[in-house]
Amino acid sequence: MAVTPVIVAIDGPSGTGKSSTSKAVAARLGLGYLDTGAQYRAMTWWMLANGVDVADAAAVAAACAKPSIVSGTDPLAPTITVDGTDVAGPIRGREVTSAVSAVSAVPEVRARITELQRSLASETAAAAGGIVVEGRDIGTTVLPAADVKIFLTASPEARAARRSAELSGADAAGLAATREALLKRDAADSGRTASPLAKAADATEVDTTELTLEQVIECVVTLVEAARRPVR
Ligand SMILES: Nc1ncnc2c1ncn2[C@@H]1O[C@H](COP(=O)(O)OP(=O)(O)O)[C@@H](O)[C@H]1O
Ligand SMILES: Nc1ccn([C@@H]2O[C@H](COP(=O)(O)OP(=O)(O)O)[C@@H](O)[C@H]2O)c(=O)n1
Repeated sequence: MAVTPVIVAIDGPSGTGKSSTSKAVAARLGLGYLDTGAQYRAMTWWMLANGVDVADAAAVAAACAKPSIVSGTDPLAPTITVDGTDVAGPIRGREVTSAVSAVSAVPEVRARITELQRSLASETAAAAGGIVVEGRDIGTTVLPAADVKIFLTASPEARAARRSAELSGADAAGLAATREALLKRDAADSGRTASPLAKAADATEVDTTELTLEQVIECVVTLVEAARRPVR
């Protein structure tokens, strides 16, 4: 018996567990996976690498059609390239992290990346039986007809502790500085006009502060399995 492709949207602020949960759920259920934050980071990396002033929205808008951003949707080995260059490492650096909210607030950037996301989501969902897409505006704007919508939250303290445990070397920062940077990015992402970070009215909110990653994964897998409808 075949099942219809299932589209899963997972949104929320930084450090709530979107990437870890989405990859694990997709791997467990044999679905594709798309990290939309990585696409905004890749766009930002290209702007910085090409000397575009990220504070100049008109310059960012004028340039944003140029880079070719390609995402691999295997949850066990997700990839991201810009004009054929693997940027998976550099897009996680501090420079990109502090510039990404400005670039992603530009409507032309969002229009271009949203189009990429919609076509990749429908191709992958058809080929893999479904896809888990994570970001900030997936349930509200990119895929408003998603079968399952989850909005992850966690206290700023828990999120900062998780993030700062990941950072090392030149990117290492104290807990207080990490918390501050994270709250600043949340405020920018939630306060922008174009498709802000927001919970869709029909999303299920899961507060992960006191949950283990495994508990969050279980919760989402249960919701996805309940939404999958057999085709007769
Ligand atoms: N429920 C959880 N409890 C403890 N640590 C978690 C939990 N969920 C995620 N993490 C850890 O927190 C860090 C950030 O998670 P990530 O999935 O990258 O969040 P996001 O994609 O929302 O920014 C990772 O190191 C991850 O292993
Ligand atoms: N759907 C999305 C996903 C990310 N973003 C932007 O991209 C940035 C990086 O997203 P991310 O998911 O990699 O961030 P982390 O949660 O990993 O810190 C966010 O802070 C937003 O500015 C967005 O605007 N819309």
